[in-house]
Amino acid sequence: MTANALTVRGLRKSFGGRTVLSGFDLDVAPGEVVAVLGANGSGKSTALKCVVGLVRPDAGRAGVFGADLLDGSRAADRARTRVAMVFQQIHLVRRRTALDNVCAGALGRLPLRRSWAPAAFPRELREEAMACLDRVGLADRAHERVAALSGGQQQRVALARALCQRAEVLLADEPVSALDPSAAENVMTVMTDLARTESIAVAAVLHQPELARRHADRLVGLRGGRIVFAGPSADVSQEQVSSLYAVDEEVPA
Ligand SMILES: Nc1ncnc2c1ncn2[C@@H]1O[C@H](COP(=O)(O)OP(=O)(O)OP(=O)(O)O)[C@@H](O)[C@H]1O
Repeated sequence: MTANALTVRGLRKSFGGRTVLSGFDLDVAPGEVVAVLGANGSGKSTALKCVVGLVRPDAGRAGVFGADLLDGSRAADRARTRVAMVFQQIHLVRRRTALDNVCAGALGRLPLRRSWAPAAFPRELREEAMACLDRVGLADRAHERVAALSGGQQQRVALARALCQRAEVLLADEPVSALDPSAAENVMTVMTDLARTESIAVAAVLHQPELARRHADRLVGLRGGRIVFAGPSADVSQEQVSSLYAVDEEVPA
């Protein structure tokens, strides 16, 4: 049996006394793609943010190949460099080139943190970053500013940056929500291909159940901060997926 790359157990989180996550568990194996589905406000983003320490959970654990991500130790800081995050709002430096942005993915693993001056990036790193851009089909756009690229291309740059980080786990929070259907399909294809070929464990929050079903190995459904189903994509029924988005009927007084 393959060891899980990402293990999450019992994450809980409340904001101002309101529980938004009550016992979130997740296992993702190397090369596996898991889609997290759920209506607005069901706790999906909070779950991913807790895993990387962007939000401090009230309880629960998360680890990469057994290395704790959340215990506040230096080892946890190091372990977090093994996790990359891709967001809907693309977190790239728009005035820098695609290549510089991809190089920046490696900052956490360079012996000395280098400044943002592009000339400071070592030649080997620039070559590696170029290879990463090539992997997402953007080698020919390497020297263009990110601002000049389309949304789908920018998301592929973000994926190349995660590759250059040599991330073993990729958390993607609505990576294709801002894209048109064809660009969304393309980014999902690139992301799942990277997962398989580079053995990266991917957990992606998605708002498009059909896209999730087509690309993900497993689906996890969240409703009101609780997991209501988790299983292989082919085993999750349409009714289960629809139940995530059903509005609770209120009986008029
Ligand atoms: N920093 C915060 N302070 C207070 N409440 C928060 C905070 N972050 C999230 N919440 C609340 O927690 C709940 C879950 O939010 P979360 O963003 O995790 O949901 P989501 O499933 O990702 O939603 P969406 O699909 O709309 O992005 C929401 O009700 C949200 O308002």
